[in-house]
Amino acid sequence: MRLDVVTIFPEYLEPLNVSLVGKARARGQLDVRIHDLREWAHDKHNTVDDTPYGGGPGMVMKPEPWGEALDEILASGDGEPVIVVPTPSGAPFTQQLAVELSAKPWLVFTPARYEGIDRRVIEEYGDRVDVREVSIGDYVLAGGEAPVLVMVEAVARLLPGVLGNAASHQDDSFAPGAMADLLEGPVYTKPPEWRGRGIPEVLLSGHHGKIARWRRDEAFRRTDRNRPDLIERADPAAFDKHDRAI
Ligand SMILES: N#Cc1c(-c2ccc3ccn(Cc4ccncc4)c3c2)n[nH]c1N
Repeated sequence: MRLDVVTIFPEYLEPLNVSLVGKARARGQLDVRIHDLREWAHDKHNTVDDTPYGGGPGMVMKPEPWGEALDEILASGDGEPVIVVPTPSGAPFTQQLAVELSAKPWLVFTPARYEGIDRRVIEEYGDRVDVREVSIGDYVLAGGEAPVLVMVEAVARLLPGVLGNAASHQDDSFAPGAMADLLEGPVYTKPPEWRGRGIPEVLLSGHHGKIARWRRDEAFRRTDRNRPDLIERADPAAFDKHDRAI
C-alpha cells in the first residue's frame, strides 16, 4: 500500500516512522510519502490560507496549492487513489471503513488546518477520484494531522503480516464476525497475583470453551456498561453463532 500525506506540518507525521507503521515501512509493506503543502505555494511567504468569502472567523486554505500538490501526486502513481479528507463534518471513521480502506492500494490523506480547505478542491477531485470526508469523533481539533495518525494506524494494522499474530485483530472491538459490535473484554497476564489481586479462575482452567464463553460474557457486560448503543445494534444471531462455536 502507498500512503501520501499532504500537510503544512510534516513533522507532525514523524510518529509514522516508529512502532507498527515504522516497521511496516522498513519491511516495504507500506510506502509512506509525506509532502509539505508549502512546496506548492509560490509567493514570497508560501501562503496557503486567506480570509473566507462571506466573512466569518478564521482563515480558509487556498485551493491553488492543494490543486498543484494533488495534481502532481496523482500523476506520480499507478491507478487512482482514495483521497481521505479529515474534517469534523465528515462521515464517522469506523472499523468497517478502516477494513475497506485497508484493501485499497493507494490512499492520499489531506489533513488541513485553519477552518478547512476551499470546497472547490473537494469538488474538483471528487469529480476525478473517490474522495471520502471522514471524522474520527464528535469533538473539535485544530487540524487534520492527528486524525491521519489515527486512521493510518487503524488501517495499517489490518494489512497482512503487519500485526505479529494474525489473530490479533480478529477479536478486536468492532471487528466484524461473531463478536461484531461488542467491545473487547478485560485482558490479564503474569504475575498470577499483583497487589493482592488474582486472575479470574476460568482463565487458568485451560478449558477453551469456558474461556471463550467467559470472554464473550465479559465483552457483553463491558459493552452494556460503556456502549449500550452497540447492544441495540448487535445482531443476536451473531451471539448464537458464537455460542454454538464455543
Ligand atoms: N477528522 C477530524 C476532526 C477534526 C478536524 C479535522 C481537520 C481539520 C482541519 C481544520 N480543522 C479545524 C476546524 C475546522 C472546522 N471547524 C472547526 C475546527 C480540523 C479539524 N476535528 N475533529 C475531528 N474529529
